[in-house]
Amino acid sequence: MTASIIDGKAYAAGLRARVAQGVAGLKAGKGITPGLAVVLVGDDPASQVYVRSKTRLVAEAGMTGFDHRLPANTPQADLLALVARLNADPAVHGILVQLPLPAHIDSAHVIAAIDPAKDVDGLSATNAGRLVQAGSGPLDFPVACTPLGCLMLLKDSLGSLAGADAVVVGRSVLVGKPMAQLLVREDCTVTLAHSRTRDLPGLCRRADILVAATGRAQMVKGDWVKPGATVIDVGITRVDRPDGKQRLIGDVDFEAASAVARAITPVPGGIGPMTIACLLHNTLQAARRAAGLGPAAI
Ligand SMILES: NC(=O)C1=CN([C@@H]2O[C@H](COP(=O)(O)OP(=O)(O)OC[C@H]3O[C@@H](n4cnc5c(N)ncnc54)[C@H](OP(=O)(O)O)[C@@H]3O)[C@@H](O)[C@H]2O)C=CC1
Ligand SMILES: Nc1nc(=O)c2c([nH]1)NC[C@@H]1CN(c3ccc(C(=O)N[C@@H](CCC(=O)O)C(=O)O)cc3)C=[N+]21
Repeated sequence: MTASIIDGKAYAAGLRARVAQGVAGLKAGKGITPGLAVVLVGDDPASQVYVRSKTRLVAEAGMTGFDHRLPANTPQADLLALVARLNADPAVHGILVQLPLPAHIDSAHVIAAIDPAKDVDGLSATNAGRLVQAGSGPLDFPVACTPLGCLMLLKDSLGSLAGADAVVVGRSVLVGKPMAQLLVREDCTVTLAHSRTRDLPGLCRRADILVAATGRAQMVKGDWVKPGATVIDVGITRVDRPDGKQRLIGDVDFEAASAVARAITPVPGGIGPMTIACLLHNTLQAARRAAGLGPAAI
């Protein structure tokens, strides 16, 4: 059996086009242009590439981007002061502080300073708590972009997820935990695995839905995958190629897993583009809420 490849790049392009329509509607109807501020502290080259492509896609969606690049040695107080200015700026509807932050900065403190209404990463305690408490109704607050993108692709690929055994490997605040919450809400039976999990291969082998989000390149082997499972690969590891360029590798051994799985996301071209499209989606919805409007149907 050969798995079908879940084309996150194509799905993300469609989602961005729908968001762009929503942006145009908001401009025409209310004269409001959604604004997204991206804050990057330090000069990590991978993050710079990510922020650059984000900046281009923000403009393509018809939004205004506000890029703030601060040196790696920026004092925490300066970063907090910037967040406070962005919170108060009515042209800014979404704020994303790129993680990880340099070691001298307390990330939790910075995230807690972001106005929950502008927290388009869904990372604040308020929005993370809303997700934990959410019932089956619409999610009318920002949900973490990567898990939201994973969920959209899963529903597109599988339809209903109800009753499925789901295993999420990785328990970060950014990916694993909100992913598990979203899958519980879809009536999956969820196991949240991590580095202390016993018999991870055996656990993964029971999963109808397997989400890998560890950052350990090709950790998930072909024989960890249940035949017929749907595999979502969130991990991104950059490795140097002999020609000096870099290539991206996921958390899953793609070749081996795709011989067993029903469907699988590739790296690149899977979850990465969905994350950015969901960030734009969250920014549009935040701008609509700020204007007292209901969510756009996307
Ligand atoms: N495609 C996209 O859009 C995005 C991709 N990413 C990528 O996803 C990956 C994960 O990101 P993030 O969640 O932020 O990472 P973190 O480093 O914050 O978390 C990694 C998690 O994986 C677990 N883990 C690490 N090694 C193992 C192991 N050997 N077995 C089982 N579990 C393990 C850790 O367990 P423990 O808690 O016990 O330490 C931890 O919970 C990275 O590669 C990142 O680059 C991230 C965000 C968006
Ligand atoms: N506060 C915060 N929120 C995040 O959402 C966040 C973050 N910090 N820190 C870093 C991770 C990583 N991340 C990616 C998003 C898109 C791609 C992406 O577009 N990837 C493309 C390839 C891009 C390339 O070639 O470099 C793909 O997988 O096809 C990758 C990685 C968001 N993150």
